[in-house]
Amino acid sequence: MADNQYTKKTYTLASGDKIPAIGLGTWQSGKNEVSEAVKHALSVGYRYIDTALAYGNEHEVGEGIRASGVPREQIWVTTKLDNPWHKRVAEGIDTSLKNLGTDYVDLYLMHWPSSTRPDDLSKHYDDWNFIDTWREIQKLVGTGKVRNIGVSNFGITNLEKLLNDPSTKIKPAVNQIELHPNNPSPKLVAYCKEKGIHLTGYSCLGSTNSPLYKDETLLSIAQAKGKTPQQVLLQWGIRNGWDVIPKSVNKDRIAGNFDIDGWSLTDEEVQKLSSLPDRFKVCSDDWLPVKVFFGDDE
Ligand SMILES: NC(=O)c1ccc[n+]([C@@H]2O[C@H](COP(=O)([O-])OP(=O)(O)OC[C@H]3O[C@@H](n4cnc5c(N)ncnc54)[C@H](OP(=O)(O)O)[C@@H]3O)[C@@H](O)[C@H]2O)c1
Ligand SMILES: O=C(O)[C@@H](O)[C@H](O)[C@H](O)[C@@H](O)CO
Repeated sequence: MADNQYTKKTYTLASGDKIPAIGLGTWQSGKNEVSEAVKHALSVGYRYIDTALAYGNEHEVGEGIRASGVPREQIWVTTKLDNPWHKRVAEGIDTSLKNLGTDYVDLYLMHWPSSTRPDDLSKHYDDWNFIDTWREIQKLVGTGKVRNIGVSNFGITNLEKLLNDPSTKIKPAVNQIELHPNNPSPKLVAYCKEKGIHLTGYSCLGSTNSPLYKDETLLSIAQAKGKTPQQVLLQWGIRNGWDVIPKSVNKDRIAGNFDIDGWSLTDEEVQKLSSLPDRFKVCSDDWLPVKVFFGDDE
């Protein structure tokens, strides 16, 4: 891989580590296709892969990383603690590291603020919650297994609870949340910025069968820029200050999505996309045993 293919666009976390502005998402990437996708992404310049124990594909993600020939230390790897593992944090990280075939991850996230009982996924523990889980996650710092720790799917209410608890000694470096122009979450974005918590935007293209691709405002901006709607959506996130993790298992789309250098959106274009009237959310909390987003949370 020629060095000049590698985007130098990064965001600096509280630890001083630099997270790349774009990574490859892997939710719903099948075991039979994700290794090739990861290998291809790394060959066209990506240096960041997002996965999770819950995706069931960490092993194949690890295979793709090794097959690429790109040295492990040049790649940012994020993975996540699954909800039914909240009481087993030490085991959770060890399982992910073994799956991935690596001895550390760059970022370890609590996937959802839901301490789900493994014996009954419809129930939440009554003697454990995400504050307890975070207390355990904090213990991983210094073990060499995690470079940074963070959360995902935290709204303002739960972040306030976490940050105000006396057991919280380490602020989450990142909150990974759903962010696209139909779910721009301005309050939560402003809150995280104020607290120095970096954001990762997931479902940044609007996920599977994205309704955004029919949006006239997006289509007209894409046409004016000579870019695809997907490239514009990713640039919108990056211009707003968060990293983006588009998922694809298609080689052309993986390469096309990576086109973030050498062009930008104007303030007016960013603003137009931030003000679309339509709203939709891909990942609600309906399927969890506990509500995680509240009235004025996002
Ligand atoms: N923390 C969380 O709870 C959470 C929740 C959701 C997602 N995530 C992470 O965020 C990543 C991204 O979110 P997501 O997977 O929901 O959705 P996404 O990245 O917004 O969209 C993925 C969908 O868009 C298609 N696609 C990708 N590039 C395209 C292009 N250039 N043109 C047309 N279609 C394109 C993909 O299909 P093909 O593969 O066929 O190209 C796939 O169907 C996930 O993979 C996961 O890593 C995290
Ligand atoms: O990170 C993910 O992709 C998951 O958290 C999914 O969003 C979640 O598991 C969905 O299946 C439920 O909306």
